[in-house]
Amino acid sequence: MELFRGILGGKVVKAQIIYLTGFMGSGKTTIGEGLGKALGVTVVDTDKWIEEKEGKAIRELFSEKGEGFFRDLETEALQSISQTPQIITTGGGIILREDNVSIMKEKGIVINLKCEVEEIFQRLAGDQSRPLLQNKNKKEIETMYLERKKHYEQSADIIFDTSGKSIRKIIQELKEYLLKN
Ligand SMILES: Nc1ncnc2c1ncn2[C@@H]1O[C@H](COP(=O)(O)OP(=O)(O)O)[C@@H](O)[C@H]1O
Ligand SMILES: O=C(O)C1=C[C@@H](OP(=O)(O)O)[C@@H](O)[C@H](O)C1
Ligand SMILES: [Mg+2]
Repeated sequence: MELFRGILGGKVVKAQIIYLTGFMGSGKTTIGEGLGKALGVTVVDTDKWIEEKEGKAIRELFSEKGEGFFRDLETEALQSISQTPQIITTGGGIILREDNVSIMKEKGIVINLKCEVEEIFQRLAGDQSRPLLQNKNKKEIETMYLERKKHYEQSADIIFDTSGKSIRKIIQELKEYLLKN
């Protein structure tokens, strides 16, 4: 069963894997889970895959082993997760490595969940699970957001704006989009 069959960049594309990308707080994990239920397909979150493999929380992995160690595991996750059809929800930094983008493009299609930075701040207020947001002020987070923006845009097959939309509405719209494609 294909999760997507449509025309992208002038070409007919069929895909059994959908990758959700986007900045921290864009809703990848939440939307992916709901969309998987709505479509009846498996969902794998690369962060959860890594946490299970290592038996540690992302926060601990960053502080004990460093970001590079975590990034290597992200690539390993993308290479290893093979069940289809499925939705793979990624960590916000997955697009930082070109190799990761190549794997995603080769194996499936990439949907970027976009969200205005002000809304990200609201969604993640008080969050302590994301090491890269700790000890950073709004300005610094916004700088990271702007630096990454082009990576999300360049690596995406489809950009879906979630700003101002409820979780339910986003899942519904994505489901309808995928069913008609
Ligand atoms: N459309 C939305 N509206 C309001 N809150 C949202 C929305 N999408 C996600 N959230 C909330 O934002 C937080 C981060 O969502 P999450 O799925 O973990 O994002 P990501 O995996 O992209 O970092 C969660 O508390 C989630 O419930
Ligand atoms: O953007 C990033 O570099 C990260 C995003 C996180 O996932 P979410 O995007 O699901 O928060 C997690 O992978 C880690 O904390 C690093
Ligand atoms: Mg997530």
